[in-house]
Amino acid sequence: MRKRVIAGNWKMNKVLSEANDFIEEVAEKAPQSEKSEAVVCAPFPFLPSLLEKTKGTDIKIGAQNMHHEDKGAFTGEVSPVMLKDLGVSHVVLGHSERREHFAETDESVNKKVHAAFNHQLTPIVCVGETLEQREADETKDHVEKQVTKAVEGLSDDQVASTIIAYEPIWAIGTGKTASSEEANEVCTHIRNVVGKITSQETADQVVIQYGGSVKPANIDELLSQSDIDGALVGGASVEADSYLQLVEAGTK
Ligand SMILES: O=C[C@H](O)COP(=O)(O)O
Repeated sequence: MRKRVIAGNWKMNKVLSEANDFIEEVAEKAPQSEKSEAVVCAPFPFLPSLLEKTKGTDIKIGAQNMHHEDKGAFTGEVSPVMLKDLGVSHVVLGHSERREHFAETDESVNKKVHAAFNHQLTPIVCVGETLEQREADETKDHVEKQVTKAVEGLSDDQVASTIIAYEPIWAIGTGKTASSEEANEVCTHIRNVVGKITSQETADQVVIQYGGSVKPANIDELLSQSDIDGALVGGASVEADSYLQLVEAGTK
């Protein structure tokens, strides 16, 4: 059975004192469950403190991006070696905001996915279509292309350990959620794509999250779907109270 993964993506929000207050409350109150894992993906400057404050808990700390090289002359970048050394477990890769504002491509995402596995980091790979692509009925082809390139060259075991986040761009931060059926249809397609590339056994192991205006009021419905194994949450993950409700939903 696949374990659910409820991941918060704070994006570029909070200052250190706010990050610390959040994690202290979450570390104290988050329910522990065999069924579900809670991850907080935070800005780089907060990672050491969040890792320190979650020691001895089941809460995992993730980054929101990284470079694919181990080290070198890449001013302003952060490497997988640095993240691993800190104790980070997850890294969000290819988020649509990085693709849009920082020119990330399917090729660069693939390099980063390999780098993550080279350093035992779990990649959360984001895919998803624009509104124009959805209206032109290109969603499935587009997502298939993104997934296929992201996992190119991975072993089946690595593919099985990759978390894929389906995030329709038109639903991110807009308050518009894909209906749970619409979201599930694409998540099922993603699982079939993975099955085609690898095997059904591998596809059955891949955790597929939905992301895009997920909140405590709609997460139960989304998680009730056959191929939605968790959520990647932006806005509703920033406040501890709301994040805790999302984590709680994952345990049901
Ligand atoms: O990574 C998270 C997604 O971009 C979703 O953001 P949102 O929950 O604010 O719509």
